Amino acid sequence: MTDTPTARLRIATRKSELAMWQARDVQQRLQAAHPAMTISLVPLSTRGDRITDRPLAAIGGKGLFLKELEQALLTGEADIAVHSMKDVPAELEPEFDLPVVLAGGSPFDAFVSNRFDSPADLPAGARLGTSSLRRAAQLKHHRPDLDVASLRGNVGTRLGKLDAGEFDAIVLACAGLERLGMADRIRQQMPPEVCLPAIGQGVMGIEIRAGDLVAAEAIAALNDVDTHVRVTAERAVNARLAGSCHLPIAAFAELEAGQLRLRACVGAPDGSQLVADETTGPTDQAAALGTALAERLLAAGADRILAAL
Ligand SMILES: NCc1[nH]cc(CCC(=O)O)c1CC(=O)O
Repeated sequence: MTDTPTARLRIATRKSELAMWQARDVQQRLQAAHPAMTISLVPLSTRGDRITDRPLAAIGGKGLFLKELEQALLTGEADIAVHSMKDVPAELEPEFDLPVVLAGGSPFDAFVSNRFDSPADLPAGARLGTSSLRRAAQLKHHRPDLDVASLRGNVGTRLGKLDAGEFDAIVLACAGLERLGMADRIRQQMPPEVCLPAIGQGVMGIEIRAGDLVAAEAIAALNDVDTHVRVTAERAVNARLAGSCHLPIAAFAELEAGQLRLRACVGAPDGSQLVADETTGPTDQAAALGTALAERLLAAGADRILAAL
């Protein structure tokens, strides 16, 4: 590994336990690549962290978990920002660039319960906690009888509410539970046919100031090319549909025998409608495949589902 002339690098991160784990992971990987560099964390709280009593979709606005971190990049308080790609809107402001995504954790959603093994195992009328419109739309579509209720807060808070008996089951990202050492809470890693993952789920990304070549060079070695291709395809779906991360939109890309397989769906949060489709094509067409799949979803009724929200 080569070293860069940068003497120090400051990493902006959210303060949640999961965000701190992710930022420390990036810090360690960068430190291994640049042993002489002084690398520190700048923990910040975002609007999305401060408002925990309302569903994310009701708070509205893009980049709820990003803005304060981006502000720190602009003021020079930090040099890079580490994000969950799931929380990054499809379009960044022109002041920023996101050149690096890391090889991901699990992209799948976790069914978590103290009494039941899977969604199929839940009795009629069971209370399922999730604040994600995407998860609600898909689970309600398969199981209209479920009582899907809002659940906010960080991973620990959500598990606490399950354990206190507020829900029969909850849905979380497998990646978050695995990173926090709580993989034993996963009762089922839900297959994409049951709950198609969020765009960028399980993937960490690194944002910098546009044109900051020093930061770009310092982080370049952490980029994973296959993950970049997959995330590019998934994010192109979002960009064509709406560009927001708090809508009932799912997209999941996989590399199969050198080809890119991309699945996506849009659903009404009450489960009454679900439009799903998939496509396969060459990896160098990732963005075009995503855009084309989104066009097909729109033509099949996703436009009306999204307009009705
Ligand atoms: N919405 C919060 C959020 N953002 C990223 C993750 C999980 C980690 C990841 O997707 O990389 C989570 C928690 C969850 O959905 O359970």
